[in-house]
Amino acid sequence: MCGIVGIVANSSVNQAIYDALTVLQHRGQDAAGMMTCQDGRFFLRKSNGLVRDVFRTRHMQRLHGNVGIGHVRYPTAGSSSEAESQPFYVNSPYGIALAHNGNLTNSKDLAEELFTTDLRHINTNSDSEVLLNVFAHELGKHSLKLQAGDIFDAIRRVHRRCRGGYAAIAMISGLGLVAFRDPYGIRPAVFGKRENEGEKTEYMVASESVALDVLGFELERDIAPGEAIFIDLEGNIFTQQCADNATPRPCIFEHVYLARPDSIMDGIHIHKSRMRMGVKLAEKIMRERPEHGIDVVIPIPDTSRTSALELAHHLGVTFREGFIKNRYIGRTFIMPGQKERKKSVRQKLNAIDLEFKDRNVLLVDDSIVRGTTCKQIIQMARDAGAKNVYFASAAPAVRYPNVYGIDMPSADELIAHNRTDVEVAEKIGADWLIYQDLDDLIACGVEGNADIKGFDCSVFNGEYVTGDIDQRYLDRIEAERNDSAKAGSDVKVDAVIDMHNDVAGD
Ligand SMILES: O=P(O)(O)OC[C@H]1O[C@H](OP(=O)(O)OP(=O)(O)O)[C@H](O)[C@@H]1O
Ligand SMILES: NC(=O)CC[C@H](N)C(=O)O
Ligand SMILES: [Mg+2]
Repeated sequence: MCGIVGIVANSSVNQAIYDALTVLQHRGQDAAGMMTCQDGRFFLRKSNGLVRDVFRTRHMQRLHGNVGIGHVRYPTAGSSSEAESQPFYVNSPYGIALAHNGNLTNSKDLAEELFTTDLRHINTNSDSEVLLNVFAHELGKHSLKLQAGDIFDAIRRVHRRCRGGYAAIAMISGLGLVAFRDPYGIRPAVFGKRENEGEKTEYMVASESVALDVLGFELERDIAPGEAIFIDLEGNIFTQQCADNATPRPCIFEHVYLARPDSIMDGIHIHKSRMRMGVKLAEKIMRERPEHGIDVVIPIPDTSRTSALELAHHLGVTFREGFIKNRYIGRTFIMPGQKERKKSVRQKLNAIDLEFKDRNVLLVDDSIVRGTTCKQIIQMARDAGAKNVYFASAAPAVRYPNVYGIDMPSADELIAHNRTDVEVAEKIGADWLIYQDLDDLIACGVEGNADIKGFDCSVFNGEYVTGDIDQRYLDRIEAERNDSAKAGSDVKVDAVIDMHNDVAGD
């Protein structure tokens, strides 16, 4: 779950892309990048770090052009080195840059095919570099004067070759922006426009609608699963369904944790979906423990707040903020290593003792993944004097790896893998633990848009919507990407083989 953005405007886009990336920062904290285009020339800045650290004034001044794309990265393939930050670039055909959110599940095979059959070179372990090269190769099959139809034909063939989750925005030198979403629409993408009197319409594509809001663009709609859109430099927009069997199955974990609550995804208000999760969970508590004896409901900031408030309301129990979050520390779950994640929970959250003292507290989180957060938080609640500490998760138990763009490659690292709810409660030190039911979680999404008949719920049920995931694949990514493997291989490489910028890159 990275964040992607692309803009075709009437004036310089560098500041707008910067602003959009800061709004999408919650989707990736590891690296950020931007590429703009002017008079057929590309300008690039990308590096490890948060948006505010990556782009300094001197970089912004060099990012010329009225069209550009941007990326915030949370790595799911390769390493977290600068060399694999995005956008990626290829010089042929035309000059193409690409920003990708998701994860290709057949990138190894594709990389080999690209080398042996398509005669293209991949220089990193990033699946996004693979996706860009597949697109470039397919685009290269067309005539010199590229038309929208040629681009859509190329995307059609990209869909036939690529497997997994991908929402991507490509910038083609001298032509415009192309954005597309995989046939299941696992990863999100929306587009919108900004009308200016007497000027041509400006367009923006982004992972989440909140980025459009903040920049004054009006949300047009989601890019449909399998669909591609092409915006030329004159501000004309072309759209086409490019998948043979598009079936909407967006990732439900976006609703649970990844997305901002003020985003609308596939027509579903994330805020409302999370509110419904709180209501459903309250109903389950009433069914299973009518005499629950809970004195106070306390959310674990930030993401669980929306559902915790509704849960408390429907339970008729006081809601209180008992943990204060240090606003200068980012999201814990998307940090690359377990050591960092563990350390930052304590740095990030601090308890207000008097909200816990001698009370039966129900702590609410949106999800329990590795258990890093809840284990420490429960201990903090006890240290603050709580009588009993109950724990509720607005999502069902996370028991299976994710292969579509969330870095959860290792089943063994998931606290609920091969454990019953009672065993998890014991492991995290809770007096009682309650999880949302999967059917209820799905209902929370469907209620927002009845046209979405199903979601990718693989982390909860082990069913992978693309149908190509077997145990061999899971074993391989587990071996490559579990925490200790990453710690061993994730040497920060700062030698970037990339496009040449006029002035030194940093
Ligand atoms: O079981 P774990 O492995 O700890 O993962 C789950 C926790 O991580 C996330 O919080 P995070 O701190 O990333 O972000 P937030 O502030 O948006 O809640 C999520 O909201 C849970 O609190
Ligand atoms: N989380 C993502 O979307 C990651 C995109 C891509 N797979 C990468 O690792 O850079
Ligand atoms: Mg959290």
